[in-house]
Amino acid sequence: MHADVLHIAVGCLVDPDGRVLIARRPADKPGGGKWEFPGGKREPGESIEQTLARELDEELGVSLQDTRPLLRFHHAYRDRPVLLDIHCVTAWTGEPHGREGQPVAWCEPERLTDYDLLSANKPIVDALCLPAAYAISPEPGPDHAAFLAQLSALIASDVRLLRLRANELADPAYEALATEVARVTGPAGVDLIVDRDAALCRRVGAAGLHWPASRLTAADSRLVPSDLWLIVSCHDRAELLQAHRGGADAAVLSPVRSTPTHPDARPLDWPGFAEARADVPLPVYALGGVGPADLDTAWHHGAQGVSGIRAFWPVPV
Ligand SMILES: Nc1nc2c([nH]c(=O)n2[C@@H]2O[C@H](COP(=O)(O)OP(=O)(O)OP(=O)(O)O)[C@@H](O)[C@H]2O)c(=O)[nH]1
Ligand SMILES: [Mg+2]
Repeated sequence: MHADVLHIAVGCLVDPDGRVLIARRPADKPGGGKWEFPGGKREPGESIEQTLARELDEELGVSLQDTRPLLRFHHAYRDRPVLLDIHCVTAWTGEPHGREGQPVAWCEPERLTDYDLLSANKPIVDALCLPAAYAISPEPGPDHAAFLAQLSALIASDVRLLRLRANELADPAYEALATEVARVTGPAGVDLIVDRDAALCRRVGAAGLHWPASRLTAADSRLVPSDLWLIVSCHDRAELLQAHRGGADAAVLSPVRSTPTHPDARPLDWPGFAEARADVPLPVYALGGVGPADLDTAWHHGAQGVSGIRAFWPVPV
């Protein structure tokens, strides 16, 4: 790491209702008056976990019990580059309070954008809003009634984010099915992600779009309204960087392992996954022969969580 880069441990305390703790920076610090997640600079000789524990004690008076990595990326502020090493904190002792006199607030992830946060924090907010599992539907086949019944079972199993993948359907048939799927996912509070375009996404009331990285080739700014998710399929680091430049909110990186549907694709394996996604300021799901049982491994290799068809769909596909 370059000597001038400040390595920062950042902690996102998440309470049992899913709310996150934010704090307001004192007026006399850089970014004074803005909101942030508690944390601070690593001191010589400390591991980043030690920094996190020390900072959260100093700033909030809590003692950490359970943490996991959330995101890690550089950001070039005009006066100083930082490396943000962000962790989710799911268990602690002590009642968090602003020990340095700073106001603190518990906030639902979806409401974080109501606050004036430090400008590097958008990927952190996205990572907090997105769930750990991103389910993808199998090709629906001709029997849409059976498909919708399976979908209901999937939703009962607590999936919160679902992509309707139906490459074989022409646009009108895709839209008709997406409309029916949205009738199931909407009331259940599941975010439906559709392929195709933003207008279709709006018409069916979906939460966002899933595009291949190639669709962003010409773009270096975002083509999709900011209130819709834009999740991008990637296969290597170059595509992840392209997705980031194109304004994606999140990405899916595959294949981690080889799968029956793509037997010829060379798997990344976990070290390859970690290397490809390193320092890309986006939540990135691991896809390809992985499932909920791999979640902890995925987190420790820099993933937002796991994505898949087979691992989630209630009947064998
Ligand atoms: N703690 C924290 N820092 C962040 C966030 N986002 C972000 O860009 N940063 C950057 O990381 C730096 C962290 O420095 P800090 O001022 O909190 O460091 P510290 O607690 O050690 O402060 P100190 O200088 O008073 O000892 C900030 O100045 C800012 O540039 C965030 O959400 N939380
Ligand atoms: Mg601090």
